[in-house]
Amino acid sequence: MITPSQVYRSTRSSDEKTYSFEDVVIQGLATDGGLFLPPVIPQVSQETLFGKWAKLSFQDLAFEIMRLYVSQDEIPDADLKELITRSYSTFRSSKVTPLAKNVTGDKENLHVLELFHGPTYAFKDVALQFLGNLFEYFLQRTNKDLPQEQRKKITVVGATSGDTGSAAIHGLRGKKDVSVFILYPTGRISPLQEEQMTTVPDKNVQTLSVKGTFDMCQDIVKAIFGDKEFNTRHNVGAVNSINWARILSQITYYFYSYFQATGGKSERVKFVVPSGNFGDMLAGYFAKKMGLPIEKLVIATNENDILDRFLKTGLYERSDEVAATYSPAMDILISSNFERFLWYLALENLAQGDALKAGEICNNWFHQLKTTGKFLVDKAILEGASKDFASERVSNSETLDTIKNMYQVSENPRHYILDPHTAVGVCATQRLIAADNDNSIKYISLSTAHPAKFADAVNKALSSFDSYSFERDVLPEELKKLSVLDKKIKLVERADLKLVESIIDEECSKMGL
Ligand SMILES: Cc1ncc(COP(=O)(O)O)c(C=O)c1O
Ligand SMILES: N[C@@H](CCOP(=O)(O)O)C(=O)O
Repeated sequence: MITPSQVYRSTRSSDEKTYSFEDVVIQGLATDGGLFLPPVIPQVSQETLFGKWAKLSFQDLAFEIMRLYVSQDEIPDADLKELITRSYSTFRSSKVTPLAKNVTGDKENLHVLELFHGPTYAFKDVALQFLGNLFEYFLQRTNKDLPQEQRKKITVVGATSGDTGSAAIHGLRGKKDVSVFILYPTGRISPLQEEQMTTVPDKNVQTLSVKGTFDMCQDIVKAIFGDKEFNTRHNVGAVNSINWARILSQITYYFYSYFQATGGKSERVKFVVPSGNFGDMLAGYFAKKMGLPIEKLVIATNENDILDRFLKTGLYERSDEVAATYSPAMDILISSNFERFLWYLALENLAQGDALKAGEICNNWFHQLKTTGKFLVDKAILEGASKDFASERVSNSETLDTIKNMYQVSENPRHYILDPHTAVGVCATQRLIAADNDNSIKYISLSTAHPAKFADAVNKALSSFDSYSFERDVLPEELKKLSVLDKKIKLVERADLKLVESIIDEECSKMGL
């Protein structure tokens, strides 16, 4: 039997059409430009949460959560369990996403959720290890018994501001019938991030260094999905968080860390999430709506603050220019996943639960964004957003000060070193702790990347300490080896759709795909 949370629709659609989980994973983005979502969010009772789920391992919890969104007819239990086990067997921690508890001692209740123990040292691995295996699973099933020339192939095209790219490449390298093209803005990712992506020798992987910004890369990727002819010819697949499976996989760690922080009890918990494209934060929203008693979800932005401005004014407005910050993976002007959240807000606050109407409202907003660069939502929408969310904006200097301060004051462990994105979140968390002044609240601040990936910012913050050495204290052995490997980079002189498409055509034929 298929439940209502196991069928999907587009955020911009006002017709009845629905999609299966496999459709949305393989298709990535809807043809109307909208994002896929389950119009109904499944509910989990408090008895199930605290009687059963609180005791589960990360993998078992992932299974329970995913099962609610993927019908048994599409992926049987045994296969789903195997996919999950294999995806998380590549992590360096047996807990997958361990929680560093009370890092500043027992008074602040500040817990840091370490999401960087996967193959590429970034939170994206949690979703992209799984998504890589999922693509392979669906393709193997489709291609079973088909001769070579009839096999279905996927051309994955993704945009990265640094981390999605390497996590996607490591999730998909060497996979049969899949080619991978990753666009990144030239000079705007860290040297180590570039090495992680470009030193992968597998034939099915190609990185494209594009003269432009991350938003330009993201726009090209979305335009490729909208190019019917190219898309049909290549079966374009998405690895960015526009792909619903990305969000789905990230829901698990909200539940898991909540239970770790509270000892499996229902307590007051606030999550703080360094945000750019809003994929990570959206997974927290699903956890909350499913019934996890989260008191508040707090968006932490850097100086590229479209989300913070929206939460304070109701105006969703693209800035003219992207600021280059110490947290470059969050240097994003338009947070693509915010559209999914806005759809639920429209459903609840303006459309009286009518999914078709919510699609129409959402479509109008995003049409306005495209034509005028902004849209303003009704008061009801802003009030709806503020029930679940708050936001904080963190400056560049505050980011470095937070890395420095945490190095000095941390107790568990001593000299805890934050990456700059995590520091944006921790700075926001410390503001909340001071403002709330209430030790019955527990704070879980998401750590989205390992500090080794951002040597410049970390060294700027810490090099004045005699006790500190980047090579010794931060850089893992396996990442030290990357700098001597050959790099495979294709430069793209202009952020231009047709130019990128022609390069993909050419490279695909070289790959024999
Ligand atoms: C290290 C790091 N932190 C935070 C973010 C922001 O996450 P999201 O785009 O899901 O909001 C990103 C990029 O997505 C990232 O790479
Ligand atoms: N910060 C991201 C940007 C892409 O975001 P995604 O979550 O939509 O893939 C990155 O590091 O690439």
